[in-house]
Amino acid sequence: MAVVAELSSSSSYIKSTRLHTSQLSISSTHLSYLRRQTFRPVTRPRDATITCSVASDQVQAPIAVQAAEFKSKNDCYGVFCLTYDLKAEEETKSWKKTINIAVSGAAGMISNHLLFKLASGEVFGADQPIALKLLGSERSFEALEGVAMELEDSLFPLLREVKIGINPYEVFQDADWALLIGAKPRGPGMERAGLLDINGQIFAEQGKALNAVASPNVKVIVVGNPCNTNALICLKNAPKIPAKNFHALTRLDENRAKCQLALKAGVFYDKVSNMTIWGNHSTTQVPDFLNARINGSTVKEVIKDQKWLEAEFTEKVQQRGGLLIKKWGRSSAASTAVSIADAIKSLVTPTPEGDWFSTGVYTTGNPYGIAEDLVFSMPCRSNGDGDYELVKDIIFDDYLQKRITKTEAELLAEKRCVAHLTGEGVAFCDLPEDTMLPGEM
Ligand SMILES: NC(=O)C1=CN([C@@H]2O[C@H](COP(=O)(O)OP(=O)(O)OC[C@H]3O[C@@H](n4cnc5c(N)ncnc54)[C@H](OP(=O)(O)O)[C@@H]3O)[C@@H](O)[C@H]2O)C=CC1
Ligand SMILES: O=C([O-])CC(=O)C(=O)O
Repeated sequence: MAVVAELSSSSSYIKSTRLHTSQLSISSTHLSYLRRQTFRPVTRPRDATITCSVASDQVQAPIAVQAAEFKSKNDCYGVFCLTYDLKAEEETKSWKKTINIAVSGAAGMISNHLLFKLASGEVFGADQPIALKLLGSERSFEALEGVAMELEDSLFPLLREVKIGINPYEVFQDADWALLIGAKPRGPGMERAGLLDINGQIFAEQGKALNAVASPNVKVIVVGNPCNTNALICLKNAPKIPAKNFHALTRLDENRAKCQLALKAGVFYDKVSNMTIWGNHSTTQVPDFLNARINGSTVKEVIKDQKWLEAEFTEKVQQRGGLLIKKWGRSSAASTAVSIADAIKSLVTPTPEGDWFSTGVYTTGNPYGIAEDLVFSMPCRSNGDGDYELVKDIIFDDYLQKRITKTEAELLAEKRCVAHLTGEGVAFCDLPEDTMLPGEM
């Protein structure tokens, strides 16, 4: 089942008294959403498609009247049936073409923060209208409807459409961005190998769905843990999409590292730059204080306590998620949503001169000697077109190299553990014992 709530014109545009050509196609799945509303149900044969077309001169009356007329004339319901021509209004004339953003785990905690940031325009810009395609499951479907209602009630002008569904092949249709957040949390007594397998299957399926129906240049950000290996599984199951387009979210780790350095140096965190997180989003991740800068100086010039950097700082960043769960009783949701927004903004706006950002990307052809065919967090720059380049002028010392080798070994072990999901044969799980998600302590 998939349902569509076409909220496109429900908010600010409901005030408009002028409606321009609306041409839309409503499948039986749209109708099932409409039946969930308080509107009169429509009886249609299964899989029926209704096409409604309204000429602009037919709809000069106030919208409430139009909706009623529309319904009676076309067997179609209210604002969910209306689309608007963005070029028709002065305010929206200069807007870009609407982009489709698919979000999985959309009824979860991270999404509950993220969706409203996306819809507000703060991520893609004030002239970028968006359509949100929200993926849930049978268990979360009611909650997903609640999310759609809250989005509707928020009157975001840039939010042109909200679609909710439980079938990735429908929800990911024409997605320009796919933010894959939904994943099963690791429960008590569950082996990491078990988590890799259960979540890996989710990401294998979603990779296949993206491959089949998303925009060929869709950008994919995997958040659900273990996010690096889930991203690898996803890209292996989506051979039509460039592997370069897949990211595992390590921006939260970067933000956490910047915060800790700022605190120690006694500066505001905007003074910390060039922060790289290397490797896995796990407790083996490597926050790189060798290449990072504070106020333009090397970290070592500002913080002379090498012991603190190697032990305390590194551990603080690696275990920040776990400490937060201990305090808050649940894993980071708001700051994760902020970091997803940051990760997207880093790809759609040019990176400031001399700086870079971290993201988990496919390691093919990397200049750092890291094993190929992994999703590994590395330093990147973007010119703002959604793509990125790896940063070349990075220095390494023994400490950094040793730590990178450890996180690399962990990712190689995770990869062997999911070989059955990447098409590389029989899985063999020999995960290092101390391997943990940042949220586990
Ligand atoms: N990379 C990073 O920096 C971070 C990653 N995370 C990860 O993000 C993910 C989502 O976190 P959060 O939003 O807080 O979690 P929630 O528990 O609030 O939501 C997770 C969603 O995942 C979905 N899900 C998919 N499969 C299952 C399953 N088998 N069992 C249960 N739920 C499932 C559920 O949605 P539905 O029923 O609709 O499928 C649920 O709504 C987690 O994997 C978490 O570890 C968290 C913080 C930071
Ligand atoms: O382990 C988790 O779910 C939380 C997590 O990734 C983090 O806080 O970095």
